[in-house]
Amino acid sequence: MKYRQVPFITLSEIGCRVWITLSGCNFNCKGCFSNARKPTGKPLTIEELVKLIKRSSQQYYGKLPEEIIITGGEPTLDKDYLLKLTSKLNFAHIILETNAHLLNKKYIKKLVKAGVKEFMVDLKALDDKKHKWYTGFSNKKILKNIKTIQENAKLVIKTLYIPGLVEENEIENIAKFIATINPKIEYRINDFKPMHGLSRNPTINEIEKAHSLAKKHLKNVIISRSCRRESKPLKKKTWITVFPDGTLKRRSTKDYKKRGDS
Ligand SMILES: C[S@@+](CC[C@H](N)C(=O)[O-])C[C@H]1O[C@@H](n2cnc3c(N)ncnc32)[C@H](O)[C@@H]1O
Ligand code: SF4
Repeated sequence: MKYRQVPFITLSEIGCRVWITLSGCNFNCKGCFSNARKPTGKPLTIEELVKLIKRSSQQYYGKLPEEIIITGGEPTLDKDYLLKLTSKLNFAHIILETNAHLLNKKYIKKLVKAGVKEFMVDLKALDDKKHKWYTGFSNKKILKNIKTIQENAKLVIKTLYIPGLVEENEIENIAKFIATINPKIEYRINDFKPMHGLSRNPTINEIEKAHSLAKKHLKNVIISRSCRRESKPLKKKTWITVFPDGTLKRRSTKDYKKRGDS
């Protein structure tokens, strides 16, 4: 495909980072907060998207981005587009945020060769029944891909604590699974923001319990907030959202809380 629909890119006030959101997704997660899971935004060629990223970054940081996070929706939906995009952006540390379902060994290796330095895989559940219920798909391919990624690049695994579905026992089981691959893999537990009438916010105690259980098996477990990479939560943070026509919107943590997503 020559184009992908891009609703916006985002720049953070901290660090020299750019998030690229590619819309459309192969999953239909019952609690997904992202509007980008459906095709939305302007169709952009790779050249147009790279130009937008370079121009916005020069404008706000005064230089090219140091870190680029490619997310969605699901960024791997068009393999060819993602591969070419990566090869044009490999002046930065490229991170791929993915559900890892559409990957395979050959393609993972190609992505690494093209410049992806880090994969952030969102493992929704280890129990395949839960996984199928939440996403509509089995996790078998994802578990296999996680092993391949670990052999080829930096890997971070994330899970949402979803009260009533993915709780402390499930998170401990995921940690045990990760430990069979490598107990040093970074594992992030994120809090679910209730969406589409599903579940509620987990309490701090629930998340901390899950954290301490996961810590029994892994060396590097972090309680974090999805979409944020800081190890300590920040009181206030501003993002600049740049739309494909060049217009922008400043958003702070407060606005995000109001919308219900992070
Ligand atoms: C929107 S997804 C896009 C990338 C990719 N499709 C994935 O699932 O990782 C980015 C992150 O948003 C998180 N997310 C989605 N819905 C959420 C919700 N209701 N509360 C908190 N995080 C959520 C996902 O768990 C994932 O880590
Ligand atoms: S895979 Fe990611 S973007 Fe797609 S529906 Fe699930 S959380 Fe949303």
